[in-house]
Amino acid sequence: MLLIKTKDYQQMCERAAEIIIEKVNAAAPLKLGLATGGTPKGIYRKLIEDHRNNGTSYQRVTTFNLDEYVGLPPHHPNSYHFYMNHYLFSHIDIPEKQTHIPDGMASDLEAECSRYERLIDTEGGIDLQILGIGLNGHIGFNEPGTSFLSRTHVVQLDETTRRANKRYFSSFAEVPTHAITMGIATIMKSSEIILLVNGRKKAKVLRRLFEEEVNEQLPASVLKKHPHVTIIADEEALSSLYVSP
Ligand SMILES: N[C@@H]1[C@@H](O)[C@H](O)[C@@H](COP(=O)(O)O)O[C@@H]1O
Repeated sequence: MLLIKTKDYQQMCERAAEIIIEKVNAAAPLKLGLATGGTPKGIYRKLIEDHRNNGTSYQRVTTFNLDEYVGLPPHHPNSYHFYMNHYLFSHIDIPEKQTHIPDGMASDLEAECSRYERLIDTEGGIDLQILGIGLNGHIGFNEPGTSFLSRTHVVQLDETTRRANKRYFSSFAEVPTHAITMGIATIMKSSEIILLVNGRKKAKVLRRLFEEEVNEQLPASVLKKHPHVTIIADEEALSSLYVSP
């Protein structure tokens, strides 16, 4: 794992956006895995800024989101469909048919999971996956204890995750109890992965990631087995670690 240390959140977003933009502008079409949550918002702002100022085009980019809540329709302001349109897709020139997010409203959720997993494979897999990390070490919505062999599946969300995400809802009861998420094996199939970690509240989990052996109780620890992972972390997130000068 390569570690890029940044001064703050802004710099973390700039570095990540630079890497993404370089791949978007490369000769080959790009299949990009995207994340939601608070962490990537600043990156999406940078991508939009660059699209407006430098004309970077997303016509040959296909995106796959990591996850979606079960039971929230796409127009619901807390759905990840809404989030992606609001924070990125509606501001860039990506064709809608090239943006993919699991359908949390599907009547047959198991069939939806298989369809999504197949779609990623049919499209030839993800070239670059962007990841955030949950306070309990989850990636996507793969909570502690999830098998490293898991593919896209329905999960019951941990209470800690529902509490962490409550800030986006008017009450805890409104936070969905289930979600569809790419599995850990799905994420690990990506050719390259960038993990973003910022803020003091993530310091503890980042320290665990560096110190613990690979284990299913810390889902993000699986990334140590991937050949091409870059962690971009800011000073606050790195504050519990000894960082050599
Ligand atoms: N499903 C998402 C994850 O994909 C995200 O990486 C994580 C961290 O969220 P945040 O960036 O808001 O800290 O939790 C959410 O529950």
